Amino acid sequence: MALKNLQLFHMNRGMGYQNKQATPMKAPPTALSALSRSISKSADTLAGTTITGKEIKARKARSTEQPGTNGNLQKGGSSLALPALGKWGEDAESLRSRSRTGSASSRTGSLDRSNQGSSITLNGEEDNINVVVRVRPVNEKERSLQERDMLEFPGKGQIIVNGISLAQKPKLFSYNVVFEPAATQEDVLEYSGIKRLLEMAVEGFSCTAFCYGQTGSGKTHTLTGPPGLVERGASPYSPEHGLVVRSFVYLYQLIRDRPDCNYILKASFLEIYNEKVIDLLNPGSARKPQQVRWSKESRSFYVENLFTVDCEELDDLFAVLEEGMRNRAVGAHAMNAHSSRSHTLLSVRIRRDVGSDRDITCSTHGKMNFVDLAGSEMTKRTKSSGKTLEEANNINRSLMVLGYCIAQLSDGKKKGHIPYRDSKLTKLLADSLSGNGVTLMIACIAPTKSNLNETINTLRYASRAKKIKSKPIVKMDARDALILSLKREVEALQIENQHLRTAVQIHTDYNGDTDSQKSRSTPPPIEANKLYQLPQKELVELVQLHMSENSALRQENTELFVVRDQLLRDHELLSRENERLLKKLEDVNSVCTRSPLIPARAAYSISSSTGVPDIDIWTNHVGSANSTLSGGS
Ligand SMILES: Nc1ncnc2c1ncn2[C@@H]1O[C@H](COP(=O)(O)OP(=O)(O)OP(=O)(O)O)[C@@H](O)[C@H]1O
Repeated sequence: MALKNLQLFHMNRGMGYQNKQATPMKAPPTALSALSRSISKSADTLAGTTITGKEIKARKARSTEQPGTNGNLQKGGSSLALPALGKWGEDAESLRSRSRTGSASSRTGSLDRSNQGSSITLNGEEDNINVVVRVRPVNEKERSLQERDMLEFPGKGQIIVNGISLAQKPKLFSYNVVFEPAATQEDVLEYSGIKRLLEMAVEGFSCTAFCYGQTGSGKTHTLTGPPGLVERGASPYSPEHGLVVRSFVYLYQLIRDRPDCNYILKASFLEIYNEKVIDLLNPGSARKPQQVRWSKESRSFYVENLFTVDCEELDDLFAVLEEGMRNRAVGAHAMNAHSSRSHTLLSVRIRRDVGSDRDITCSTHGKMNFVDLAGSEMTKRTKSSGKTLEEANNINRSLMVLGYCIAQLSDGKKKGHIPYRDSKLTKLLADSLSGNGVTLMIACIAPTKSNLNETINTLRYASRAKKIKSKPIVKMDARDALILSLKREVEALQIENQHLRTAVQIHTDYNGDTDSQKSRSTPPPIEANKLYQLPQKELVELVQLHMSENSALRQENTELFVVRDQLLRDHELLSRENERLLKKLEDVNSVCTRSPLIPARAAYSISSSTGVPDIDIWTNHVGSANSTLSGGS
C-alpha cells in the first residue's frame, strides 16, 4: 500500500499539531483579548520541531529531527457539550431480526444483545460505557485435548459460565452485546457499536475502543485479524481483517459522505513495552522511550515527540497500521505463539472544519483510539521465564492499575483518587476512562475449561467497567468556541429582535428603525472552509465585527423593549379609561332604575292579542312608561 502523504509531524502535547504559519495575534480589548492571550500562550507552549519524513514503507533508516517552526492555534482550549446525537449503535429491531438458535456454534446464533443494555445518548446526561464480549472458538490444541466448553448463551446479552463440578453454581453475566464463537469480523464491526464511535469521533468526540482479556483470548485477532495478516499487506477488503481496518474503511466512507466539511486526519501508533513508551512509527534502532507528560492546557497526558502521519487517503492509514504492527513487540509462550508483549495504542485524530451556518467555519477535534492490551498472564501457565517473565510482570502490573482505576471509577459512591498516574497505560487512557470520551470495551474470552478462572476474571472486570459513567464532550478550539457562541448569541438576539418587532407591530405602528439598527453593520459573509486561510488580523476584525453586531443588537433590543413597554403602558391607560367609562355607564343605568319615569330593567311588551309577554323582545320604555306595564322581574 502506498503512503501518499508522507509528512510526518511531531505531535506536541494533547491536541496540538505544528502549524507553519504561526503569526502572533495582537490583543484587542475585552473578551477578544482573553481569546487572543490564550491563543498566543498556546503558540508559545507549542514551540517544537517539525519533522519531514520519508515514505514509511521505504523508511529503513529512521528520520532525524530537524529544527522547525513554532506551532499554534490548534491547541485544545475549551469544550462544548453538544445536544442529543442519537442512540448508540444499532436499533434493537435490526438486532432482534437476527434470529438466534441458542447454539454457541451456530452461525445465526453468533450475536446477542441485551434489551436493557446501556446506550449512549448524548443529551447532556451521563451514561455507561459500552461493554461487549467476544468469545473465541475452541482452538486446535483445546480440541485435541477434548476440553469442555464451559459457556452458554441464553440470549439478551447474557453469558452463563458453568461450574467445573455440579456442586459449583453456574454464574450469569450480562453485557450490551455478546459475540459467540461463530461471529465474524464483520459482525463485530456492525454490532459492537464501533460505527457510532467513529461517527462521534468525526463529530469531535474523543473515542476509544479497547480489547481486554487473558493471553490468547483473541484481542489482536479482533482488532487486526490473524497473526501476520496486516504485516503481509493483505487487501483492505479481506474478510479476515479486524475492527481497525474495517473502521478505517468506514471512517473514509463517512468523510466521503460529507463533502461539505473539510477533514484533516493524522495518525500515531505507540506501544507501552515494559513501562516504556515506544513510537511504533519511529522506534529507532535503540527503541528510545518517549516521555509521557501532563498538559495543563488540555488537562490530559500526552506523549512527547510522537510521530504523527498525515493521512489524506485510506492507504495512508493502512500504511501506518502496517508499519506499527511490524514494529511492535511480539513473542511466543506456551499459550500463544504470537503473543503481544506490549499494549499498543493507535490513534487517529480527526479535525473537521465545518462551514457551520452561513458564513463562519468552526473546527472540532475528534479522536479515535484503538487499544490492544497485552493479555493478562498466569506466568505458570505461560511457562514464562527470563525476558518473557519480566514482560509478563509488567503487563500484569499495568493491567492491575487499570483494574484499580476501573473499580474506582465504577463505584458511583466513591469519589476518591483515581490512580491514573500509577502506570503509563492508565495515564494515556485516563482521558477515555474519566468520562469525557466515549469508550467501547471488548472483553475477549476463551470458552474452554482450562481458561475458566481467567474467563471469570475478565467477565468480572467487564461488568465493573460497564458501571463507569461517561458524559462525552466535543473538543473545540477556544477561538472557534468563542466564535460559535457569539454567532449563536447574535442569532438568538436576531430572533428576539424579530419577535419584539412583531410584538409591537413595528411594521405598522412603529415607524422607522432604531438608532442602533441604523448604525449596525452585519459582518461580511465568508465562504465555508476559508476561515483557516484568513490572516490573524482579518480574523480578529471578523470577531470584532461579530462582537459589535452583537452589542448593536443588544442595544436595539433594549430600545425595542422600551417601545414595547411604552405601548403596554398606553394599553393599560386605555384599559383603565374603558373601565372608567363602563363604570360611568353603570352609574347612569342605576340612576335610571331608581327613576319612576324610566325603568332601566328589561321589560317585555304584552302581546295585545294573548295578554302574555312576547318573549325575547326587549323594549325601551323611555317615553312610553304610561302606556305599558313594567315587565316581570
Ligand atoms: N474469533 C476468532 N476466530 C478465529 N481465530 C481466533 C479468534 N480469536 C482468536 N483467534 C486465534 O487465536 C490465536 C490467539 O489470538 P490473539 O493473538 O488474538 O490473542 P490475544 O488475546 O491477542 O493474545 P495476547 O494477549 O497473548 O497477545 C490467534 O491465532 C488468533 O488468530
